[in-house]
Amino acid sequence: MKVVTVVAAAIIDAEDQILVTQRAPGAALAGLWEFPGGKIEPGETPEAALVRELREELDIAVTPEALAPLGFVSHAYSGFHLVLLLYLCRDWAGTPRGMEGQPLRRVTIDTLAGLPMPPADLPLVGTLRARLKTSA
Ligand SMILES: Nc1nc2c([nH]c(=O)n2[C@@H]2O[C@H](COP(=O)(O)OP(=O)(O)OP(=O)(O)O)[C@@H](O)[C@H]2O)c(=O)[nH]1
Repeated sequence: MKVVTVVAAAIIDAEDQILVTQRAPGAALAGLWEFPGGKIEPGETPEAALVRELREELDIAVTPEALAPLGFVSHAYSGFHLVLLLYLCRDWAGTPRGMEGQPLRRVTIDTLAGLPMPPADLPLVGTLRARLKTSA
């Protein structure tokens, strides 16, 4: 079984709105909303990979110290097994924009729960909701 480790970020602003991006048409899981991030490259730490992905995808600067582990999922897709590490990020520099043309949205946790997301993400929405409640 091919195991793929992916890092992603719940980027949350001062109003507790969460930034999500839409997967491109034609790709796997097209049109679904997800947390920005991507695969870890060989020799990269998870935090360095996420800093790189956020720069590449959203043109924002994040430091590894601003990434707090939030939770993970281990999910069987057909053809590969995904380990998705989700970090929480409340501190970044720059204005997020879709560098690959991908649509962005800032949504409340209630709106997020109603958006179509990859199946692996569903438990993470619950984890995020619990975290936002305790930090309110
Ligand atoms: N970035 C991100 N990826 C996710 C999330 N949920 C989820 O299942 N994934 C999966 O994790 C993998 C992430 O990879 P990626 O964003 O670097 O992948 P990609 O589209 O370039 O994949 P590909 O090169 O295999 O086509 C994809 O298979 C994607 O479907 C999520 O919330 N964020």
